[in-house]
Amino acid sequence: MKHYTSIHDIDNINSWIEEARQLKENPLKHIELGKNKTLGLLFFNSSLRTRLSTQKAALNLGMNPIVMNVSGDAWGLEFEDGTVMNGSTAEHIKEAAAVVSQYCDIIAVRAFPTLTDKEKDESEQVLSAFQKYASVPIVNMESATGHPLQGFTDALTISEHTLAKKPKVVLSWAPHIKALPHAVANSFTQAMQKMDVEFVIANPEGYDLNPEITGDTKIYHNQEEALKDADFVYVKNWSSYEDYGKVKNTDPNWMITKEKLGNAKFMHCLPVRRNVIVEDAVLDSDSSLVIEQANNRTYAAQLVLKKILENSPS
Ligand SMILES: NCCC[C@H](NC(=O)CCC(=O)O)C(=O)O
Ligand SMILES: NC(=O)OP(=O)(O)O
Repeated sequence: MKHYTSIHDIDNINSWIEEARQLKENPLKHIELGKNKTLGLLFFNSSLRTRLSTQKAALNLGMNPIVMNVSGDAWGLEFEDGTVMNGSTAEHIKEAAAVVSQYCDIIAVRAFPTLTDKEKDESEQVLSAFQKYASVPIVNMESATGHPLQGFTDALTISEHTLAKKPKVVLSWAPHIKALPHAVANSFTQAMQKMDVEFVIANPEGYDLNPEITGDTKIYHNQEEALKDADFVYVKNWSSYEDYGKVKNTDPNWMITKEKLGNAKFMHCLPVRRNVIVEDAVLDSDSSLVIEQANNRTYAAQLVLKKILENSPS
């Protein structure tokens, strides 16, 4: 594998899950693989899990991680071609990506969407520019439209908690005060579409995700109906896609409660706002898988880095 930018880079999700489970059993088995290799982590946005678990994954493979908060610490980056750079940006992505490629064997990038410019977000301006101008493999640590390290983690976590039958997995929208990206919901949807699960989505009207991503997946506008007989309830807020980036609904009746969850397991990528997205009683119960999900981020990232290292010239 050259880059990991989308769930579509996973050729066989079941074999990936199996390999990640093996890494989890013996995380230091491949400690020689990344010796003398450098992973650069570039953050345009905040992070706790991705920042630490991806470094941990690199360390487990014997790699040296180096991290930079690009927004704030680096020079303002220009992404448009042919611009007269007499404004706020001091360095073009052409130079920046070429320079960082000399220091790193793999570059991982986090760059959230604008949520105001749909076209720019859908073109994945930042991630695509790194792919275009860097000379080393690129890993997506949450871009404008996808969070494939999270999506694969979630598939791994569901597999670990799946008993014999084909589980029913519900992705439910929940309210939030801010306009949030679609990335987590998109990658979770794409991961579930590759798994042997019954997968449905619940969201209020006006909140359907990009139809090119949801495809044939059934979408309910009635949460109670969608949650019936669920085994896993994956909860996430996202802003409107149709009315791009807008918060049109903050109805607290969409918050997940213990009563709504029933016997299902609760999942969320974190960070989560307690008693807005989900009530305390759920997060503080044995039904919550959120801490296990966060743990699995290390092994998901480790598998991705391992596959890239195995495919790279030494
Ligand atoms: N990486 C996981 C989620 C990141 C981001 N959440 C947030 O921005 C939450 C911020 C807040 O609750 O203020 C998102 O939804 O894509
Ligand atoms: N789930 C996740 O990506 O968390 P961070 O935003 O803290 O990295």
